[in-house]
Amino acid sequence: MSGFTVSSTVDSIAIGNFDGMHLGHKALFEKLTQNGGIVVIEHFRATLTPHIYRTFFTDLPIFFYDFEFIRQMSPEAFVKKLVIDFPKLSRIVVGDDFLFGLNRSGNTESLKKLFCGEVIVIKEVKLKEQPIHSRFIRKLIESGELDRANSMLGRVYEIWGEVVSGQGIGKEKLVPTINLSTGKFLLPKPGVYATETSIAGKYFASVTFVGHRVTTDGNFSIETHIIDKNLSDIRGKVSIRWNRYIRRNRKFDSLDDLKKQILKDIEVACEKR
Ligand SMILES: Cc1cc2nc3c(=O)[nH]c(=O)nc-3n(C[C@H](O)[C@H](O)[C@H](O)COP(=O)(O)O)c2cc1C
Ligand SMILES: Nc1ncnc2c1ncn2[C@@H]1O[C@H](COP(=O)(O)OP(=O)(O)OP(=O)(O)O)[C@@H](O)[C@H]1O
Repeated sequence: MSGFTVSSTVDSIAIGNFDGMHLGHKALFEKLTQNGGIVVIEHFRATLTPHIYRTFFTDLPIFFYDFEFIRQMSPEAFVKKLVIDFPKLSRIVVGDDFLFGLNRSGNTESLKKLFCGEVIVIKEVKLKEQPIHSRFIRKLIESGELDRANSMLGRVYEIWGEVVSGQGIGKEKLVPTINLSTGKFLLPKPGVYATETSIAGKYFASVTFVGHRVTTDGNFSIETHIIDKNLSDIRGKVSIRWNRYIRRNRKFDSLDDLKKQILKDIEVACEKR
């Protein structure tokens, strides 16, 4: 971003990386004015809400700053930039662990000294004594603890992907599945999950497998079966909401055995919703 005005209307901003747009982040957004905006310091490592997906979880405008550029600025230069980019800026909202500028040398105290307007510092938001942070939510997802991750997110964890072609075995011998390629999104640990799948904006109850298809070709796949619906020729973008872990990935002796298990998974998914 250059030194030109980025927004001539925004008068309050929340600053951070905001991967996940979780309950801690939302506490900051609640302190913004009607003309508020979110400044994302983007380091391109976000995996819960990579890049533009953050916009799906807020109505506020989001402004992206490249971390590589910002990290070279002194705290003074960074605050100066904010004031140039947002000439109406009168309020900045951050969490109490917020650090910024060269070598992370700026903190909430220096921000208060350098910025002429109001600085609101939010106390760390917790859930049952557990601090809420993107890094902890990632760990929970990676270990299949979707219940806790979803509670910290304040929503069900959702990822988006492009439909890709599979082996063609599912439809013929097991159950039909949509195979997905999901790019940067963090995947839950391998196994089977009770999920909801969105196709063209409509959510369907589903059961999703993630992992290596050890029973068939051994390849890694993300496959979702829409329960009680016969949908054909699904293309383009599809999203999955991960409600609950059902079981681990297993190698079955035959496709018949795998099919029996998948039918049980569907029952469990319906019960666990
Ligand atoms: C609910 C569900 C559970 C699954 N569980 C396993 C499993 O435990 N082990 C495994 O190797 N494959 C599992 N799979 C993946 C199947 O092996 C895969 O759907 C099958 O190989 C067909 O692949 P295709 O869609 O590419 O044709 C599961 C698939 C679904 C939909
Ligand atoms: N639990 C929380 N309570 C209050 N403020 C928070 C909380 N988590 C993050 N913030 C604030 O939100 C902004 C964005 O922070 P950041 O993107 O680093 O989130 P994070 O969840 O702490 O991520 P990570 O775990 O990757 O450090 C910062 O101003 C930060 O201080």
